[in-house]
Order: sequence, then structure tokens, then C-alpha cells
Amino acid sequence: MQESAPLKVYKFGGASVKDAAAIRNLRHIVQQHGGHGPLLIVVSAMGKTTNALEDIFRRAYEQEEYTPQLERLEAFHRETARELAPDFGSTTAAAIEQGFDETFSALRHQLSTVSAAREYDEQYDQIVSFGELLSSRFVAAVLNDQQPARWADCRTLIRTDENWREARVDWDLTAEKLRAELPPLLQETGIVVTQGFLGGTASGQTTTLGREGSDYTAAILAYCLNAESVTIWKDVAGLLNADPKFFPDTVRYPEISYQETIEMAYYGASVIHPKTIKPLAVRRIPLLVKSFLDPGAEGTVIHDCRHGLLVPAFIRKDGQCLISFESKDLTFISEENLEVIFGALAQARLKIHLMQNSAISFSVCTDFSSYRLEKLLAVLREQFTIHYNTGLELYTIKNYDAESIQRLTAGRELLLEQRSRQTFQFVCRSSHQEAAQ
Ligand SMILES: Nc1ncnc2c1ncn2[C@@H]1O[C@H](COP(=O)(O)OP(=O)(O)O)[C@@H](O)[C@H]1O
Ligand SMILES: N[C@@H](CC(=O)OP(=O)(O)O)C(=O)O
Repeated sequence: MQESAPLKVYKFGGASVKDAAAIRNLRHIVQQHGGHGPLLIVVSAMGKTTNALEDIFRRAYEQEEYTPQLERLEAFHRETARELAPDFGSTTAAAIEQGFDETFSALRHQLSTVSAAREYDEQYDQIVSFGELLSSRFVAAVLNDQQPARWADCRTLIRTDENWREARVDWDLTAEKLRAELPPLLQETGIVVTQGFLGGTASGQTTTLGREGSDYTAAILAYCLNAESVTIWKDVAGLLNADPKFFPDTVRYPEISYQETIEMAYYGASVIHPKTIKPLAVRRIPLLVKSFLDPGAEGTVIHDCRHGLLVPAFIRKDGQCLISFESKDLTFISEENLEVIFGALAQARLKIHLMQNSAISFSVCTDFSSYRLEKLLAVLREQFTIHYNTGLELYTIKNYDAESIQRLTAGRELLLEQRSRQTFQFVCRSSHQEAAQ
């Protein structure tokens, strides 16, 4: 391998490492499509491990029993390794077992230190990060069985601030560390496996970059190391005009611009983490979305390109909450009121997805989190009368036309709607749940 050979970054998400068959398939993709140049592999936690760790952490924090949940998670990892064991030599099987022994022991210790007296979000990061530590060591050992592959600890490479659960990257320090430490590793082995989703602070604490943030990790690494391309391996044929889990008859975009993609991700197309695109666009690094179920298929190329008007894209965000603020003395909602409301939303870390104001009322649509909503109410309750509805969905149609609006709104009660030249959005009750206060 030449030192100057262009670097490729591959990102494998939870679905692509969800069980033994998926991990075998990952190994096949790396062998068949990884090429001969250096390859940096970013791995997410296996399957729904992050959700399981969130639950275990919440239980630990609330001093509830979490042992059965932890045992299930450990059994799932070890069982997957056992299913793969016939593929390996005994050294690899032992390396995987040792990896699980060490990491589960560290997780148990970390859980024993959880305390309701300390900040929730900071402790969350220390626990929930274990999913990627487990999967990345596992995948590195599996790959290393066939061809040399090294494991790298992203917590020491991606430097962030202490904005727990949504840490902000220190780009200069991160680039400095990555450029110093990764090329020698890649030169030694050709393949390096690291964790998505994780970073680390100056004092050595673990941070996370936001749920589903492993795509973003791939972009950070590619940006700092000037990679040739990033490929994210998904369970879909590429970037589609809607989530096939909720919409029939989806259309794949063979190519699409960074700008269109950034907007789709911003509105909630969960196939790509919204922060992924900017670093790649700045360096003009193409992002390939490919199917791990059909790795030879074309997929989607996201790059600097021009295209005509695209077919309407449908984006659905569930778990939404509509919060309305009214001034208590029937005065108009003023800039001063808005400043207070925005400040409190930022403090509670509730992101606004849609907002609308009328004379005496101001409404925002945000993700629902009872913990964050409580924080918001505590600050604003005195000054405003606040109503909120939970169990809502936010729909966005990009590049809408009359037919696409009709198709999506038919039979739904719209609680709020808004349209701009290219985008139509509305909030409605979810078909599953309903609540109002
Ligand atoms: N516009 C879209 N195009 C393709 N997939 C989408 C789109 N919007 C949402 N999805 C969903 O994104 C999923 C893949 O993303 P994700 O679950 O985050 O993958 P992973 O966690 O494995 O990286 C698909 O299974 C699909 O249901
Ligand atoms: N495991 C983390 C990070 C991530 O990006 O996962 P995935 O690539 O499976 O969406 C999460 O579930 O949030």
C-alpha cells in the first residue's frame, strides 16, 4: 500500500451488524468491495443495542433493577460471537471473548457509579457509548481473522466539548490528532475499525454526537483525513424519496446534490444524520448510500451536481409535541416574549421543527421528551399559559404538488400547517397515540 493511496471510509450502521449473518455479510463486503487502498471502517452498535443501553442507564439512574436487561444484552453479544465461531481460528475467538469480558466488566463498573445526584446527560454518555465499544472491537477481530485490521479508539481521536449527548467537535484538534495517528495505523494494516457516535473531552470523558450520529462520525473522519469517498451501508437501495417502511412505491435517486440531501435530512429523513453532509460538501467528498443487502447495486451518489426538479419527497417525523404559549394578560406575543421562549427552549435543549405565531399565541413543534418538557414548563409556566399535545407526527413534502398534498393529508386532522415555495409541512395526530394537556 502506498502512503498516498486515497482513503475510503465505510460506515456500517446498527442494521448491518445486527446478528451473525449480518457480520458475515459485512466481512464479505469489505473483502469484495473494499479495494486495495486504505480503508477506515466506522461501526455503530449492534442492532438496537443503543436503545437497550438507554433503558439500562435510565433504570440505573432511577435506581430500578437493570440486571436482567444487562444480562440479555450480554447474552445477545456472546451468542452472536458463538454463532460466528466456526468461521474463525481459536485466536480470533479468544480475542472476541476477551473483548467482551473487558468491555462488559467496564460497563458493569460504570453502571455501579451512576448516581441521581449527578447530571443525567453526562452519565448517559458514559454508559450509552458502550454499544459502539463492543461492536467495533468485535468487528475488528472478525476482520482481522482474514486480513490485518486494527481497532482505534475514537474517544481519543475526535475531540469534543462537554455538550453531553450532542457534543460539538473541536475540528482543529480532531484533525491534528487524526492526521498524526491514523495514517501510520492504516499503513501498517490497511484496515482500521473505529466507533461511530463517540468522541472524547479534554479531560478524557466520553461524549456522544447525537442519536444516529455514526454517519456524522464517518463525515468527520473523511473531512479531517481528506478521504476519497464515504460509503454508508444501509438496508435500503439508496436515498429514496420516502421511507419505504411507511410509504409504498418509493423512488431511488441515482444521484442527488448535497443541498437537496441536507434539506431532506434536516426535515427528518432518518436515513442520513443531518450533520453528515456539510463536512463532505466543504471538501467535495462524495457520499455513497449503498445497500448491504445488494452491495453490487448502484445505490445513490450524493455529490456536487445539478439536476432538474426532483419527484416529491415525503418525510415523516413521529414522537412530536406541539407546544403553545399564550401571554397570561392577553397581550400580543412580542419580540421580548419570543426571546424568553427561545431561550428556555434552548436551555431545555428542545429543537424547533416548525413554529407559527398568532396575535396572543406562539406554537412550536418539537420532539417529545417528558424530561425536557418539564424543564421548559418550569421556566415558562409563570409567564405564559402553556398547552401541549403529544403523540403527534410532522410530515414534510419537499418539491410538493397538489396531488402529493392531497395524497398525504387525506383523512387526517391537521393541527398546524405551513407552506413555502418548495416545502409543505403539517402536524397531525399519530394514528397510534393521542394525548392533550
Ligand atoms: N428517504 C429515505 N430513503 C431511504 N431510507 C429511508 C429514508 N427515510 C428514512 N429511511 C429509513 O432509514 C433506514 C436506514 O437508516 P438507519 O436505520 O439509520 O440505518 P443504520 O442505523 O443501519 O445506519 C431505512 O431502513 C429506512 O427505513
Ligand atoms: N448507535 C447509535 C449511533 C448510530 O448512528 O447508530 P445507527 O448508525 O445504527 O443509526 C444510535 O443508535 O443512535
